[in-house]
Order: sequence, then C-alpha cells, then structure tokens
Amino acid sequence: MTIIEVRDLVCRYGTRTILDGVSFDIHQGDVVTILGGSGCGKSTLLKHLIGLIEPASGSIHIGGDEFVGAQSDTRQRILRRIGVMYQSGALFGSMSVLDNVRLPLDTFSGLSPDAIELIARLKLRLVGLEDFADLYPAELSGGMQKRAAIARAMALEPQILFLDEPSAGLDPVTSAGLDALIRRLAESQGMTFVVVTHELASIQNIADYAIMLDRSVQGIIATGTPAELAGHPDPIVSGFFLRKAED
Ligand SMILES: Nc1ncnc2c1ncn2[C@@H]1O[C@H](COP(=O)(O)OP(=O)(O)OP(=O)(O)O)[C@@H](O)[C@H]1O
Repeated sequence: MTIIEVRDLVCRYGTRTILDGVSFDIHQGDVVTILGGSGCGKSTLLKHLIGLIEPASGSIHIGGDEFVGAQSDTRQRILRRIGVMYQSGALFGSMSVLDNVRLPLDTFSGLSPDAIELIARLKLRLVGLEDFADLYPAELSGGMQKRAAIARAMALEPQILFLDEPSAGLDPVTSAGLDALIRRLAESQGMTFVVVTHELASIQNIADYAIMLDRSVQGIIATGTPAELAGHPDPIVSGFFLRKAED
C-alpha cells in the first residue's frame, strides 16, 4: 500500500530551483533511503515531506491526504502520522530520558499521566533503553541519544518515521547497531522509515529501496534496491557506491 505519493514536486529557494519535478511512491512498512551527493537536495526534500516548507508546485499525499496547501485540520491529521528525528537528535538536556519521551504525549495525547508513563517506558523498551529512563541525555552515549530520540519520535505512534542522517557522528559499530534497530522496528512495528543518509553501510543494511538524487538532473537520478543502484549503468549512480566503498 502506498503511504507517501509525491508527484511533480518542484522545490525552490527564491528563484533557485533545487528539485524540478520529482515523483515517487513509498510503500507502507518499507525502509527507504534518500541519498545523493552533498547539496543535491536531500534535506530540502525531507523538509517538504514533513511539511516544514511548501513546494513551489506539485503534490505530496501522506496516508491519502494532500499535504500541499492542507488546511489546519487535515494538516494536523497528517502531522499525527509522522515522526521526525533530526540530525542533532535534539533531546532536551534539562529533562530525563523518560521525560523527553513523555513530552509529545503530555502535549498532544490527552492521556492520564499513568498511561503516558506506561507508553513512554514501552517506547524506551522498544529501543533498548528501559534501564536508562531516569538518566539525562548528557549521561548517554551518542548512539543511546539517537535511540532515545527515536523513542521520542515514536511516542505518538506515527505510521512514518523520518530520520535525517541518523548515523552522523557515530562510530561504525554504533551506527550498525542503530541500523539493526531501524530494521527491527520496521519489521516488528510495521513502521515506514524514510532515512536521509549518505552512509553506504547504512544504505546496504537498512534500505528496501533507495531514491538517489543528483544535482545534474535537479531531482531523481535513480531508484531501486541498493544492489540495483550499485550495478546501475549510469556512472554517477554506481560511482556513488564505489566511491563510498573506498572510504
Ligand atoms: N534555506 C535555504 N535557502 C537557500 N538555499 C538553501 C537553503 N537550504 C538549502 N539551500 C541550498 O539548496 C541546495 C540543497 O541543499 P540541501 O541541504 O537540501 O542538500 P543536501 O543534499 O541535504 O546536502 P548535504 O548532504 O550537504 O546535507 C544547496 O545548494 C543549498 O545551498
């Protein structure tokens, strides 16, 4: 089932066009990576998909609802379907890990404090942090902070989680652990993941499907499984994989 449908998306900053007519579908339960060289528009695309920026033209359907130009009630309904983890993780340093995960529930769920605590602890268990609930973010390792941020992004049970460069700043072993968590959550929770990353190992570990952007075409240069892209006839596409593999 298609959960995200993007059609003829045009993204501009002022008069400068970054993405010129991008179309793709993302299926429910898939882990999809958005990749491409620096400055090709990965973050720009992500910001459009989560409603931070309105496109110059085109349409974005999320769960069947049109996001572009949506009025406030439709917009709220769509926003409830998505969770976002930004590159920095952005946990609140003055709050415990548990309180960080509680925050979206306290703000939006209308549930009782006991129910909220139960759900927050459940989310922490899903990411393997149940024993660290009372610690503060600064007391966690980088990988644990990312896990806590994922737990918080999952608090309101979104259907889709958007992750912006989740491996940034992590060592390869920690990064592989995070990849395993993403795959496990996709499979056990049926969640859809859209992950912006340029880490080749992550792409190969997690992606059912990859969307590669390139500046030369102001949009999508190739889509497919990681193996398909690595063997793609266009040298820009296969070269991305070879170059990264040599890093
Ligand atoms: N707010 C903005 N105003 C104007 N130009 C911007 C803005 N944000 C990004 N850009 C430009 O848009 C282009 C695409 O940027 P974007 O951050 O989407 O690329 P990216 O693929 O995510 O890059 P990276 O991998 O380096 O993070 C870049 O040339 C960038 O300078």
